[in-house]
Amino acid sequence: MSTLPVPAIRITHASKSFNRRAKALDGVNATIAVGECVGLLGASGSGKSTLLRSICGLERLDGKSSAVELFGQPLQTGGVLSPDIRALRRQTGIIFQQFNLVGRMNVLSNVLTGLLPGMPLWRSLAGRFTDAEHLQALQALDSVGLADYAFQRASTLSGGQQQRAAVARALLQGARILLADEPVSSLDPESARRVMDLLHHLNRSQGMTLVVSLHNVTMARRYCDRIIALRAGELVFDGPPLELDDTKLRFLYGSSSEELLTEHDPLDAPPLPLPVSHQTEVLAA
Ligand SMILES: Nc1ncnc2c1ncn2[C@@H]1O[C@H](COP(=O)(O)OP(=O)(O)OP(=O)(O)O)[C@@H](O)[C@H]1O
Repeated sequence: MSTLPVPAIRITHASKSFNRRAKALDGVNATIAVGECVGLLGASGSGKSTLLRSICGLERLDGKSSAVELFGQPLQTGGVLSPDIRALRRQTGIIFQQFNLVGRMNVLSNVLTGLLPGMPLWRSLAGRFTDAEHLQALQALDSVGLADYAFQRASTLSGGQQQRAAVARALLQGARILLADEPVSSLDPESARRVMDLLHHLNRSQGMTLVVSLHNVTMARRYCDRIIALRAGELVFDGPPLELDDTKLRFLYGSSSEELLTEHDPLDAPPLPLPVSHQTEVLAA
């Protein structure tokens, strides 16, 4: 008897309403295999962030039949978070459009905060890190091309550098799934490409499962193996990028689709050499 591999993420009947308004998520089902690179598309307000937040337990789903499992373990069932939520969250790094770094702290200290959820309370309150942990954090920064910025205040970094520091924090945390919520929306095209190249490289070289919500359809087609698209909270497309044709885009984006269909590729220059050198060591550490 053959046994199916355990998926990285299984989402079952995911529904969510806020303040009794229209559903932000409406019965979404999806299974994402370990090592997949999935682009999440949909117009503004279609439910992308709510889905990503539900996958890491920052949002509780509605309804008894709703569930999210990570690597076969329940993260939330019927809107109730698992008692193991802390351990499960450590496996899931999330990066946001606005980086979420503490600007007045240096970059290394920001990256070290990735270790806090896994530390005993007394040590996390004291904010004490060992020499080995400092070394790991430096390696994580090196792996995203930021070793030279370790002792600089986070607020002095460019947007793209801050986003890469946020990725280093997720690496140090030991995340096996990376959820990225519009990670390049506020970046210039060159910085956007470096961040997407980095995420793609982590996916390909480390088997990191990646789910990334994007506003740019061209970018999603370029980097992702699979697209999941939401419309008013419903999953309306799940398939390879090539199958997402103009008719489906018009259905997804309505009146703003014409803009998307004629958008130029912001990444039309050839990819840069990867800034990544040491992920293997970081993840093995
Ligand atoms: N905390 C909240 N309280 C009330 N309504 C919310 C909350 N979070 C999301 N919503 C609503 O849920 C719907 C889906 O929002 P969500 O942020 O998930 O969409 P999105 O696809 O990520 O949008 P965008 O691309 O603009 O970020 C929207 O109507 C939004 O207003």
